[in-house]
Amino acid sequence: MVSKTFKEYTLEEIALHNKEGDVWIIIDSKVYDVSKFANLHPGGPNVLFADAVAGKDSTQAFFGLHRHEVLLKPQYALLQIGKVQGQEETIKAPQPGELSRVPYAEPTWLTSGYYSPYYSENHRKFQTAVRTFFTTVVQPEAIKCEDSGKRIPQEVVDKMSETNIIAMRLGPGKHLQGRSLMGGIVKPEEFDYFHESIIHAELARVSSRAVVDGLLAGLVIGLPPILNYGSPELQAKVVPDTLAGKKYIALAISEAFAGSDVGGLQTTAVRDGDYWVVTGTKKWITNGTFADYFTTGCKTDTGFTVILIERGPGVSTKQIKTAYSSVAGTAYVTFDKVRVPVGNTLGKVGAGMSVILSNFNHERWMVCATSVAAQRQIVEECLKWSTQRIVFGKPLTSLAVIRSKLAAMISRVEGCQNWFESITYQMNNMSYSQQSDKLAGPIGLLKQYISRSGRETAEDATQVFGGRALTVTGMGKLVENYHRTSGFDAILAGAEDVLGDLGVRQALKKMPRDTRL
Ligand code: HEM
Repeated sequence: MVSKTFKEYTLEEIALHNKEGDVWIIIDSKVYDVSKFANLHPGGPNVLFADAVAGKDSTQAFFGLHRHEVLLKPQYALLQIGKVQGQEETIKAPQPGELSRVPYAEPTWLTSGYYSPYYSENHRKFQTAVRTFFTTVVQPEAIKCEDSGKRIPQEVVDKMSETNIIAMRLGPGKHLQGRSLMGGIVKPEEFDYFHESIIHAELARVSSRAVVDGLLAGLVIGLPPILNYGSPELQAKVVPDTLAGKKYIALAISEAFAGSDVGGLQTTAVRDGDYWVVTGTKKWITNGTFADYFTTGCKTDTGFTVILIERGPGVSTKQIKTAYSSVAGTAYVTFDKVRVPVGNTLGKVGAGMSVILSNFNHERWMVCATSVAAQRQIVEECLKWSTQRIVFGKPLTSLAVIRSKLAAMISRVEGCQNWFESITYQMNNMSYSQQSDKLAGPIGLLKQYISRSGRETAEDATQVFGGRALTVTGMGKLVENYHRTSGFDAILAGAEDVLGDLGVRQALKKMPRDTRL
């Protein structure tokens, strides 16, 4: 792309344009004519006519009030008419795929000059491609969908399918065989949990918890039971279309009656020849509003059974209004005497518990991956804001109380990251049954630790940003979103306290009987 050459003006020339109807301002060496824009300015016209602003360099004032992205929007970029003679821009917009240079904004393995025992050059190459993809393809749409509450456009899902990001979100395994992963950067047999965690982390950087869930989180938890327990016929019908993003799937376990207490579920499936007849309701079903399939927990006469139900006669869904955007498609689902072929049973009748439990560790680990990355992004926001925000003539960072909050935030996210990587390394080296035996407890504790840390960081960040953290647009918009939604990580895939308790109970089971103080 050829960059436009701008006319150069001296500071004296610019200073002449300093009154209503004829106002120029300088921001980072660029000259903007805001004469006509003044009346449209969201912050009002008068602030642009102020003595310290009109015809002057307003860089510091501007960055105290606006995010850099404001100037990058085409409609505002057009206001630039020139540049200041002898000056060059000093504030650079991040390029797609680029790593942040703010300390602690990236994990150590992505920070220049640091080393990691876990990641290879292939992971780094993969990370660049995935970040570029999410920044250029997903993020622009994510911002729109977060606002509108509409589901992610099919074109985005199609592109995710072309790169096989959808399939990779399910982790390493047979389902990757024969697929070109991110244009062939990594071979299916070399794809490991660190590659997968990169996808979750980059997805989290779209900065909307609801979009993270709206982008097929239902598939990540609803499809594994079919991959692991579905008949070959059922797999042939469901797996290719869902991994291609042509059909959508949701996991439908929790109910208003029973939360996720599987023993108390009231959705029943009664045999009628070659069919189950399913009746009941499900609540909090992520992606449920647009799902074509529901991996559903049912009460049958011999216990809990998981059955795949296709949207059709008797199935209805309605949007639940949650604290986050409806882009996640959180639904209340009603099954009214739905006839489902017996061939859609997943696993053995009455053995549904093991079907559901089989994916819990992976699901919780996945929440950990997105949650740490989201937490880290808030650390970056706070470091940037407290450096650029001037109060009483000094940056916020000059206050010890702010630095103390930053110290706590940095330590928390680094603690979370390091524990997460250590568990991911174990996953890479353990068989499925070893993971179930040895990692259920640690993953439960890790998720509890990460979601608690996240909420503490959300609180600290809100204090650092002040009133700006309370508005959905403007400087603190990421902090506002995080503060409003970080609590979701403490609930989804297992409530924080329950998981902490699980971790301890697993440890107690392994306490040696022959040991004493
Ligand atoms: C090219 C120049 C400018 C553009 C395109 C611009 C654009 C905007 C936009 C889009 C907003 C909405 C806030 C957001 O969502 O981020 C805003 C708010 C505001 N702007 Fe500007 N602005 C410009 C220059 C300035 C200058 C030079 C000042 C004063 C020094 C200023 C003062 C404000 C104020 C006080 C607000 C309200 C901030 C708030 O609600 O927290 N703007 N501006």
